[in-house]
Amino acid sequence: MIDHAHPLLLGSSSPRRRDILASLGLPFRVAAAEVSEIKAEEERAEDYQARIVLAKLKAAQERQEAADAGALLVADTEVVLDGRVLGKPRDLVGAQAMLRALSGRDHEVWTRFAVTAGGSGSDERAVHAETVKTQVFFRRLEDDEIVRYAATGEGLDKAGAYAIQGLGAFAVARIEGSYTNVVGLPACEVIAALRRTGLLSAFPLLPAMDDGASSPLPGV
Ligand SMILES: Cc1cn([C@H]2C[C@H](O)[C@@H](COP(=O)(O)OP(=O)(O)OP(=O)(O)O)O2)c(=O)[nH]c1=O
Repeated sequence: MIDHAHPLLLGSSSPRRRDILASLGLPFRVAAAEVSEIKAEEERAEDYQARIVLAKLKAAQERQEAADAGALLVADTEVVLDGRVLGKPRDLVGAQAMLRALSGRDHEVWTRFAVTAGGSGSDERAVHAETVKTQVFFRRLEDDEIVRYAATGEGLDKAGAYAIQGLGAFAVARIEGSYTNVVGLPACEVIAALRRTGLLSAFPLLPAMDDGASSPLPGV
């Protein structure tokens, strides 16, 4: 269970995931869980993402920091257009091509995440994994906007070649579903999953309560 002595271990190198988790006030540590993200030609989008998330979880479980972690969390975000995973662009030309494909249409952003208990031997523990989908509507982009935005490099390390949380917001007319899911970690669903699985006994965590001292809240 997560507490200040047993922080959550976020197996990710994504600064976006770190920021979202930090905003939730949970004690956590970060350890990159490097896996090769190559989709086989015939692999279905769901199968690919499930495979990647399990691989990230396994990599996190192998980290030394997992031993005293209260829980492990990993995630993977994909932009899916007409059932096809776009991935991250290879270069500026690839980024432009993705943005042209997304222009004037809607697509889905899928973030799949997995949580499990920490501690040694954690690879035998139950794993909760789920996929959250957000629909994102792009306005029609002018070609010079596509070329100039791609050239900023903002989208180069991001699924679909854009960042809704950055300059890329200029392209997003509206979304249906979770915003944090598009950025890389669905805050609401992650907290709900940690609560349901018993990995998080209370939320928000308050330092005094969590350390076993009396509650700082009157009447609680
Ligand atoms: C669509 C979109 C994606 N993204 C990011 C979230 C993810 O960091 C990235 C998708 O790549 P991921 O492979 O999910 O994550 P990552 O490689 O950055 O980190 P790690 O695998 O170590 O956890 O795209 C945004 O930041 N904003 C957006 O609007």
